[in-house]
Amino acid sequence: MSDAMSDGLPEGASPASPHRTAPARPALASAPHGSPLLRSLTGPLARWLPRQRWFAGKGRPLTGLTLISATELLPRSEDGSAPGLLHLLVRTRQSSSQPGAPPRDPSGGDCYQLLLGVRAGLPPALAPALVGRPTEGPLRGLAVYEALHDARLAAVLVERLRTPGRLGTLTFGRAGGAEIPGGLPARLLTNEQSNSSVVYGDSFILKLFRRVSPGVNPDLELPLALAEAGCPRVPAPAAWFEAAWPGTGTEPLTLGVLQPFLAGSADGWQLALRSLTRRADFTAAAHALGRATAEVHTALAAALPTGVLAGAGLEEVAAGMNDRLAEAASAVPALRPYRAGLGRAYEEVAAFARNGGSCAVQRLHGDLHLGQVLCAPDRAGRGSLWWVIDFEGEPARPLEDRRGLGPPVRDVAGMLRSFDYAAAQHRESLGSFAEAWSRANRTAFRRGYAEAAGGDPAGTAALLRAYETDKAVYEVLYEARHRPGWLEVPMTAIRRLAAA
Ligand SMILES: Nc1ncnc2c1ncn2[C@@H]1O[C@H](COP(=O)(O)OP(=O)(O)O)[C@@H](O)[C@H]1O
Ligand SMILES: O=P(O)(O)O[C@H]1O[C@H](CO)[C@@H](O[C@H]2O[C@H](CO)[C@@H](O)[C@H](O)[C@H]2O)[C@H](O)[C@H]1O
Repeated sequence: MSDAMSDGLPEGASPASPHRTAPARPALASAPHGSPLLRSLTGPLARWLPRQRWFAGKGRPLTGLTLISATELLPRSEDGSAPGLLHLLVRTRQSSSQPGAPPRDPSGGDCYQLLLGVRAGLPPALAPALVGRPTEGPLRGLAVYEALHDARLAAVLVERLRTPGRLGTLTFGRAGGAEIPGGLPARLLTNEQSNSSVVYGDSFILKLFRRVSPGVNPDLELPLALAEAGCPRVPAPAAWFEAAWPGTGTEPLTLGVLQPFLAGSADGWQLALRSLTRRADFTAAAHALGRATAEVHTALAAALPTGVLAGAGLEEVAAGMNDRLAEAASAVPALRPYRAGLGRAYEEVAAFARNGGSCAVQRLHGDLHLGQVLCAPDRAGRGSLWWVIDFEGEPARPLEDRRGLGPPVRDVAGMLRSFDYAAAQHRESLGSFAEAWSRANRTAFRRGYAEAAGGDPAGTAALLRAYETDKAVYEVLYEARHRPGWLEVPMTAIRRLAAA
C-alpha cells in the first residue's frame, strides 16, 4: 500500500452537506476533505475490499483510496454501544497487474458504494461482517463492519426510502403511488451477486449497486420506463436513491433501487439445473421465456429510442468485438490459440455490413441469462409467469456502453449461452442428454421469441454467431477473474465457436 492511500480527497470533492432535519455528527462534519475518516478506514478497507465478491479490480494491487463522499445515515450513541451507519463512496487506485503496463483507468480507478456499521463491541453473530478495527483517526478502537449484515442498520435504509428527501449528497426518491409499510424485517441475500441485495419482510428487495459511475443506472432507468409502459414482465421500482457527483454537472449516480419482492419465485438457473438432474423436459419453460424476452424487447422499443445499424456503424460493432477479444486474450492466455478462429465470426459481420446489411437496434437487457429471470406464481395462483430482472448490463462495461442501443439478438445470444452453461454442469454425468437438452431449449427459446416478436431473433446467422462468440469471450474473462473453477465452461464453447 503506497502513501497515496491516506493522502485525502481530490480537489473539488464536496463535503457531505448537512441533513435537512438532523445535522451530521461532528466526526463527519470534519470529513469535508475526508482525511481524518479516511485515516481511520484506509488500513481496514485496503485489506477487506479486494476480498469482496463485487470488487471489480481483482488481480491488480490496490495502491490508494480516495473518499468521494461520506454521509452519516444513523449516528452511533456516544458510548458506541448503539451502532452508527455510514454511507461512503470510495474511489480505488490500482496499479496494473503487468509490470510496465499503464493503469487500466487513468481517470483514477473505480468508485464503490460502502455501507459501514460502527460500534464499540461487535456481537458474535456479526463477527463475519467485520471490516476491521481502526487504530487511528476518529474511529480508533471501534469495530467497523459491513452494515447490511446488521438487520437494525439495513432497516435504516428502507426507512429513508419511505420518505423522499435529501441527506448530505444523497437523494431519496419514491414512485408515485408506491406504498412501503414501516417496520419490515430486513435480511441480506447471500446469493452469489455482482451487487448486494436486502429483502424486507418478503415484500420488497433493495439492490445496492457496488461499483458505481456517474449517470443513471439502466437497472433503474429501464424498469421505470417499462413500468410506465405497463409491461408486466418487470418488477416496477418503488423507490431509489442517488448521489450527486461532486464537482460535475452530470446526472446523479444511482446507488440503490427498491422493488417488489417476488415471493415464492425461483430463478431460471435453478429450474434449468433441476430439469437436467431429473431428466425432465424444460422446453415449455424455455418457449415461455422466449416469449417473455420478446415482450420486454417490444416494450423497450416502444418506450425508448431505437435506430438502425448499418455500414460503418455495424463495422464498428465488429471492430469492438475484436477489441474485446484482444483484451480478453491478453488477460487469459488460454484464449490466444483461438483468436483467429473467433475473429472470423466478426469478419463475417463486417462483410455483412459492407454488402449493405443492416439491423434494428434498441435498448436491451445487456446481460440476459438464466439467473436474470424469475419464475413466480401468477396472481390467480393457477400458473406461473417469467419475470426479467437486473437490467444493469454486463457489470464490467462502462456505463455509457451499457446505456447504448444494440440489436435484440445480443440478449438472445446471452440466453442461448446460458442453456449451454446449464448443460455444462451435467455434461460428465449426463453426456448426450445434456447436449440434447441444450439444443432443444435453445430452439424452444428462439421459437417462443419468434412467435411473440413476429420474426426470428437471429436476424442473420452471422450476427447470432458473432454475438454468441462475443458473449463467450466476455464469460472467459468473467470466469478467469471471478470463478476460475468455471473457466472450462466458456472455453468449451470457445473451441466449438472457433472451429465453426
Ligand atoms: N424482485 C425480486 N424478487 C425476488 N427475488 C429477487 C428479485 N430481484 C432480485 N432477486 C434475487 O436477487 C438476486 C440478485 O439480484 P440481481 O438483480 O441479479 O443482482 P446482481 O446484479 O447483484 O446479480 C437474484 O438472482 C434473485 O435471486
Ligand atoms: O452478476 P450478474 O448476474 O449480473 O452477472 C454476472 O455473473 C453471472 C454469474 O453469476 C455471469 O453469468 C454466467 O454464469 C451463469 C451461471 O452462473 C450463466 O447462466 C450465464 O449464462 C453466464 O454468462 C454473467 O456473465 C456475469 O455478467
